[in-house]
Amino acid sequence: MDQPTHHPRPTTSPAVTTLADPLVNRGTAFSRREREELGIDGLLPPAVESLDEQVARAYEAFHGYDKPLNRHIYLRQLQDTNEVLFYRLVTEYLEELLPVVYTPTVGEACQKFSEIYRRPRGLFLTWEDRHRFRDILRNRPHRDHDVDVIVVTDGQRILGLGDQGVGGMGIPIGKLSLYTAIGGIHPARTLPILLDVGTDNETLLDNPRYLGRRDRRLTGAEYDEMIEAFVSAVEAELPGTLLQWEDFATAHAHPILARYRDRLLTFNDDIQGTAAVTLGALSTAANVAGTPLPEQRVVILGAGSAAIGVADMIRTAMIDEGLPEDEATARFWILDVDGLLVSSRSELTPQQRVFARDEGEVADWDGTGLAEVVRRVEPTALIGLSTAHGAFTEEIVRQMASTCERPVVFPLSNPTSHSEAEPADLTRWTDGRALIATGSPFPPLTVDGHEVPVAQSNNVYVFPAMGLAVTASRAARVTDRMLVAAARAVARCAVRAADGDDGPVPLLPPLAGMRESAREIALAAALAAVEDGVAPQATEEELREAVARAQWEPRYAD
Ligand SMILES: NC(=O)C1=CN([C@@H]2O[C@H](COP(=O)(O)OP(=O)(O)OC[C@H]3O[C@@H](n4cnc5c(N)ncnc54)[C@H](O)[C@@H]3O)[C@@H](O)[C@H]2O)C=CC1
Ligand SMILES: CC(=O)C(=O)O
Ligand SMILES: [Mg+2]
Repeated sequence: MDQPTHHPRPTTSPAVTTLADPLVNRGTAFSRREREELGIDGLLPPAVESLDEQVARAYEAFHGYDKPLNRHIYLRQLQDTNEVLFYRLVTEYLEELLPVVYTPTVGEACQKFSEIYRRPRGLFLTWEDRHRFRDILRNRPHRDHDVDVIVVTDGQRILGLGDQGVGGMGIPIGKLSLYTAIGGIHPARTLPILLDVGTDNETLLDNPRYLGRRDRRLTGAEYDEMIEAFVSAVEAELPGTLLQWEDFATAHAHPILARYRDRLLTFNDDIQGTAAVTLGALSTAANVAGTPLPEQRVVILGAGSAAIGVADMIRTAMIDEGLPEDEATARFWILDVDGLLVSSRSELTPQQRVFARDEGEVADWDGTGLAEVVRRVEPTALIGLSTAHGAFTEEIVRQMASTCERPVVFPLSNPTSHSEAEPADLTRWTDGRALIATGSPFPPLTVDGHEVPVAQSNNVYVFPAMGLAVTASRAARVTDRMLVAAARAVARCAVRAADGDDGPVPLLPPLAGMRESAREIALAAALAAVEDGVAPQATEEELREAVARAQWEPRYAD
């Protein structure tokens, strides 16, 4: 009779732990001495590389993949293998790699999350575990570190792609990569979290590969209980951590922000981060156009969390610049899928109702669709946060350009497949007069013989800097004034970047200089935190130093 074979449970050698921990592993950069001391000699090929040589090899390997999704998978694997190398590569080639780590490719990575899933990163929390959230937070991979920033989503409105369920995890991972690459938050001190409250996406529910809970979304009191259990666990286990809400459906985004913004250090990136960068870009555009911000007539397509957040902050800035509140409110015309927000519409949320136009204004209009609104209103700025691809049509844009010398046109929906217009078309339809910013990256334009980058008005200009600001200043809350200060700093950085250049003024600072811009933006937000009394007293010089000190650089410690 055959003897049963006995396979003892394998024990993990310290060598394997070293090489498997992406925050410790240096791969081929371990020196011979380190290899001996760590007991890993023989486990690596003999060559010893410098970080620069590793970056060169990784960059070539990245280019060995043609499809953006495969490039994304390669970068994620690199991140899960050696974080210093990953961040060095991303910071060195930020402009080129941003679209792969972030929008648009991160959208596809969320849609295919279950198919491309490799290694664990971040925490997944479900309803069944709601009484154990604190214990699960203790399971985070680097529990000897405090956490500076959490990005959390429930996956319900991922970019303009709708409900991606557990696949939404791609967004917190991508956003936190940029917190580190741009803001300089130490990677061990970031924590992506996915609240799996189910999904209403039939395709996912029918997909045998789907890795999330195969249930419909929680709603009502249960949903609120889940969020409260999560926030309480964060407060208990990780007090003082910045909690960023990301890609929640509008129905949840506003109430969650209202409930928690005065209770802990928290903000909603889609509402507040988007608003700050858009105000920054609009301020620069208003200068270029010679039409001051309070004189802008703003039409916004989309009335979700992003659009209303943007309108609120621009309105605040107009009031700051001297316009009475009612006049500032009257400078906005906001449309959703059913047309212009007008006071007779009973289903408007309180946030939308602020901007509802008087019924009488539209009485003799030919409907309240975008084309008619643009014809009647003669806007100076047209902003898209609607997810409606191609909604800024040639007819609409030409109409706008016929009444406005320098039309500001910002198709901000993500990813690229949902953009309201293509910059090249906008330039052609307006004979190069349009002042353009998009949400996702687009190739540069040629205007008057100059090659001009297309400004990417994306909250990526704001959230990494906000993380740096609160970490450096030890702020306890995120206030509106901190966000407005960030917006103004974004605009200042753009103007400074253009200094001495005789080409068209860029509406936003260059992506390649994002780490430096992040320090300026963080300083402005940190100063506002001190002024608002939500951070300990400090001088500008002290804050500047604290911000510089807080920014982690990807290199191997000696
Ligand atoms: N550039 C950036 O930094 C950011 C861009 N966004 C983008 O903004 C878009 C909207 O985000 P949320 O406001 O959170 O979404 P949401 O789902 O809350 O809002 C979408 C709004 O657009 C309206 N809408 C949908 N289809 C429309 C159509 N065909 N015509 C007119 N209106 C239409 C809806 O009625 C709703 O008011 C997304 O594509 C998102 O990626 C969001 C945050 C940041
Ligand atoms: C950029 C971003 O946060 C969004 O599209 O949702
Ligand atoms: Mg978002």
